[in-house]
Parts: sequence; C-alpha cells; structure tokens
Amino acid sequence: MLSVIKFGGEVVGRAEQLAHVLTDVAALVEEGWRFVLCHGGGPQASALGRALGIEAKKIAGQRVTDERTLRVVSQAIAGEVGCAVVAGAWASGLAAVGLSAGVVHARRRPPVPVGEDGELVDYGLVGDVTRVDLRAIEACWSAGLTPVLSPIGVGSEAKEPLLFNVNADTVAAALAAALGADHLFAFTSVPGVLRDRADPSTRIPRLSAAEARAAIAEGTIRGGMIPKVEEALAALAGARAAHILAPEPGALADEASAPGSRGTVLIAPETRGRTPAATRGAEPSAAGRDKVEGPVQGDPPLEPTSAVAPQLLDSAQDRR
Ligand SMILES: Nc1ncnc2c1ncn2[C@@H]1O[C@H](COP(=O)(O)OP(=O)(O)O)[C@@H](O)[C@H]1O
Ligand SMILES: CC(=O)N[C@@H](CCC(=O)OP(=O)(O)O)C(=O)O
Repeated sequence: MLSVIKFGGEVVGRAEQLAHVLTDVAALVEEGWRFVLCHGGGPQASALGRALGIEAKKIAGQRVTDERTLRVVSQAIAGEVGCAVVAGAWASGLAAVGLSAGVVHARRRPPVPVGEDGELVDYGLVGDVTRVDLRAIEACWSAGLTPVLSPIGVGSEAKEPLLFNVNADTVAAALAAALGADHLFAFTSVPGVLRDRADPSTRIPRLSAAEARAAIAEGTIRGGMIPKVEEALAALAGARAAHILAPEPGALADEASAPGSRGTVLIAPETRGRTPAATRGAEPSAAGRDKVEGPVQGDPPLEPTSAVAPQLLDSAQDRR
C-alpha cells in the first residue's frame, strides 16, 4: 500500500494530534506500507510574518505571496515546521527525513478569476504544479525512510533560481495523483465533510465526485473545505481514494481498512479506466490499475484542477 498524508499547520501545532497521526503511520510502515507526509504550516507562516511586521493576505484560502512573504513562508514552513514534523516522526518511532524544494516543480500562477464576481487575482509567487519528481521519494523509501515534504515548488522551467509557495493540499493531491497512490489522507480539524458544519455528528461517510460538486454549489461545503475537497477530487485523477478525517488515535488504520468509517471518503469512478498518474519525467506508462473497492457509479470523468497540470496524468508508472 502506498499513501500520501497531508496535515496542516494546525495539526503540527498540536503535538498530541500530530503524534496520533505519526504513531499510526509508524505502525503501518511496520506492516510494509509506504507513505509520503506532506505538511502545511499556514498558521506558523502567518505568525512569523506578523512578528516581522508582514500581515498575511489570503484570498479564497490561498496566500498572496510577494518576495518577502515567500521568504517568511519558506523559513517558517520548510524550516521550522518541516523540522518539527521530522522530530515528531522519530519521537513516534518513525524513521523520517525532510525534503523541501526539488520534488514539486511549479510555475507562477497567472492572474485567475476568483469569487462570484470573477475578479482577477494575482497571487504573486504562488505556484501551480507542473510536475513531480519522485526520485528523492523513491530514494527515501529504498533507504527505509519516510519522506516529509514541504509545500515549496521549484521553478525549473526558468533559467533563474525561482521558488514558489504552493498550497499544501495541492502538493499532496499532485503527489497522490502522480504516485497512483492507494490513498490520500487529508487530516484536518473536523471529522470529514459535514452536512451541517456546526454539527460533527453529521459527517458524510462517502461522497461521489458529483455529490461533492453539488455540495459545493449549494453551499453545504464552504470556506477552507472547498479547496480540500477540490484537491481530493484532483487526486482521484491518479489515486484510488481520498479521505478527509480528523487526527484521532487509530483513525488512519480504521479509515484505511473501512473507508468512510472515520472520515469522508471520495472514491475514483470505476468507469474512468485510466492508468495511474505520471511519476517521473517522461517515463512511459506502466500497468493499469485494479478495480477500486466500492466504486462510485455514474460520475463524470474527473478532471484535474488547474493546480495539477495535465502532464502529470499522461505518462505513468505504477508505484504500488
Ligand atoms: N461542509 C463542511 N464540512 C466540514 N467542514 C466545513 C464544511 N464547510 C466548511 N467547513 C470548514 O472547513 C474547515 C476545514 O478547512 P481548513 O481549516 O482550511 O483546513 P486545514 O487548515 O486543515 O487545511 C473546517 O474547520 C470547517 O470550518
Ligand atoms: C499558496 C498558499 O496558500 N500556500 C500555503 C502553504 C502552507 C499551507 O497550505 O498550510 P496549511 O495546510 O497549514 O494551510 C500558505 O502560504 O499558507
């Protein structure tokens, strides 16, 4: 089994929650699972910025990033937060190593229409993922280490050194798609997608892509949950299942063995019949994938979001 995990800065900031996830990961690694751990660090970046007199500006959940902000983001997230996750991993019995830039390649996002009025927003040095280079990840696995990845993209298309700020949910989705992962697990502060976001008992165990899109359109899913669900759907371009869940003890193993039991699972439509997503450069595609457990019927073919470039999905190699 191969899985990508994403946790935001809020989870990293709560040592107990992070330890729940990392302890569960360590147990599954013992059983032979492979993981990539993608972390965020939005709150930590905002706090460091504030201390330096730089106020955070987020539009639709994404940080408008000028040069100074990028320095803050890389220092806080690739620096402090990434190291904290690696330290937490070792403390939880998980042999892990931190990776910052060089795995995720990105280009500058052009101004994009946002919101109901479609106003053009220039996010500055925010990157859209162009491709994912999996060599370092594979080297980690070969060495018996779990890679911990920061959401920093390198602008390898340019002749000048460029770094970009990439949303951590986007990084995790791009990786899960490129790896053809069995699972993407996105840990957040709520136990999944809720029918009533004020009531945790209203968790929706299983969502098709069509249902998820309808829930966004009718306003059941809003705020920070919108990009999370959109990225989960984007991951399904190559991954088998994407789960949104809270960092509680045992949640990871329970949700993996019984999808929807502890969170919300979004499952790739069986009809898609696509090969797993690209992993390394222009390598040719390998084997197709097995039937997904409990496929959702009748969904339209999934398209990657703008954040996951189509070339990720062209050439593929099954890593599972
Ligand atoms: N239908 C919904 N179900 C669950 N959460 C929702 C829903 N709609 C909006 N939300 C909000 O989305 C938040 C999760 O997004 P966010 O805080 O950005 O996650 P993270 O920081 O973990 O990336 C929840 O805390 C909740 O307030
Ligand atoms: C472009 C953009 O918004 N990037 C994010 C990257 C970190 C992140 O996603 O962290 P969380 O998961 O903790 O929110 C940011 O600057 O906050």
